[in-house]
Amino acid sequence: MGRVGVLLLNLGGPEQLGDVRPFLFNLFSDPEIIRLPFPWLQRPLAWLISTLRARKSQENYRQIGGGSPLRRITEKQAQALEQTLQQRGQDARVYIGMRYWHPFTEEAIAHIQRDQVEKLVILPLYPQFSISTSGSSFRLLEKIWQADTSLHQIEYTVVPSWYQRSGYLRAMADLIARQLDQCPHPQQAHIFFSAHGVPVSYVEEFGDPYQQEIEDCVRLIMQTLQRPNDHTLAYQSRVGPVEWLQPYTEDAIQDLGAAGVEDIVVVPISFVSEHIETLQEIDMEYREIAEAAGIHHFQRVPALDTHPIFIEDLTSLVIEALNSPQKRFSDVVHPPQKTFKLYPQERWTWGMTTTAEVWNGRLAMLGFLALLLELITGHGPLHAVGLL
Ligand SMILES: C=CC1=C(C)c2cc3[nH]c(cc4nc(cc5[nH]c(cc1n2)c(C)c5CCC(=O)O)C(CCC(=O)O)=C4C)c(C)c3C=C
Ligand SMILES: [Fe+2]
Ligand SMILES: [Fe+2]
Repeated sequence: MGRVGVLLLNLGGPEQLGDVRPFLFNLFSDPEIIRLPFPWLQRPLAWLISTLRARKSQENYRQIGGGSPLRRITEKQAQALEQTLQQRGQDARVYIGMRYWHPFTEEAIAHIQRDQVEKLVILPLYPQFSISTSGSSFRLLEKIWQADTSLHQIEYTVVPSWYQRSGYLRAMADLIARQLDQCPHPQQAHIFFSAHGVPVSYVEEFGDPYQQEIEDCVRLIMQTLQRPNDHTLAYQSRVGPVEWLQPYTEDAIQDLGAAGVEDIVVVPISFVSEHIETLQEIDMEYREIAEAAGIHHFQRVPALDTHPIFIEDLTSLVIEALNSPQKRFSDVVHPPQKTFKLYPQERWTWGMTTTAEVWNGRLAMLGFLALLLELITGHGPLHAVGLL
């Protein structure tokens, strides 16, 4: 086997407060995050939203020490994976490609080229697939591949999602069991799975398999855990005025409090590292909501980070991927209930007639003007829902 590389894909996060605005600009410039009928609107709108959201977002990052721990943790995961691969006899270099902040995916690819990698496993650090996370990174990679034909020499394979692997499930069950055992009444604590949300339209219109994979993941974790506790699944981190997957975490916590539940153990399941949404949103915002709702005992399961069972499982995953048939970006097909391919976007069904697209355009223009007006006056629906 020639030189082997593993490319870990992740979202990236601002390392200091000054990074927050440009990080948000990169994020909102991504058409997989904000879907607009006119590509030319994307960057002006991204500029506007990132400028207006920066202060609120900075305040959240300030509360967790002034920046995201994501890069540091992902580097530790990469190091641990490289070491375990070595111990298992697989010589490989592990690279990190972030979607919206350093080290960017483009930098990782340049590094991979310099190292003359011949075989590459592309592994997103998201257990479940969403068009807004792994899908966005795959799309970017495909563009990079199209623009540089020298990359075609690399034999790459893509891992779309991996939440059903037994090592991942065992590591999650281990972390949950440890938290349950610290509760005053371990059997009565309510296990509260909090997944990152996405807009409902991603699932219903664009066939994102994310919700299905999350539900399946929760079922498999509970099966692995083998505890009698009640559990709930809800969705957190909603941004903007459109409808996201429900129930929303804040509502579900309040409902549990109203139903008399006193102990909850919150399990973040969309992500394998600590980040702003575990450290700030769950540990601070949701804890406060829970206390106000009468939930006296609130515990949070830590993220996997470099949990040894998890790293062992990632190692096995890489070795299996190297010995399996190649999976290309264009092979990333999605759920059987949808007959179209999710990726690449050119093949997605947008479900729009020409007339609908014309109206979409008009509405987008109106929306953009309304946004400008809101920016000038400081009043409007986006302020009301907390986006600006
Ligand atoms: C506006 C739409 C967004 C969608 C859809 C979305 C999906 C999504 N995101 C993650 C994981 C992370 N998101 C992070 C930051 C972040 N995400 C959004 C918006 C959407 N995410 C914003 C605006 C931000 C910036 C922070 C903020 O202002 O709230 C991060 C980085 C965290 C860090 O520590 O820096 C992660 C990780 C998932 C898993 C997901 C869909 C499944
Ligand atoms: Fe988020
Ligand atoms: Fe996000």
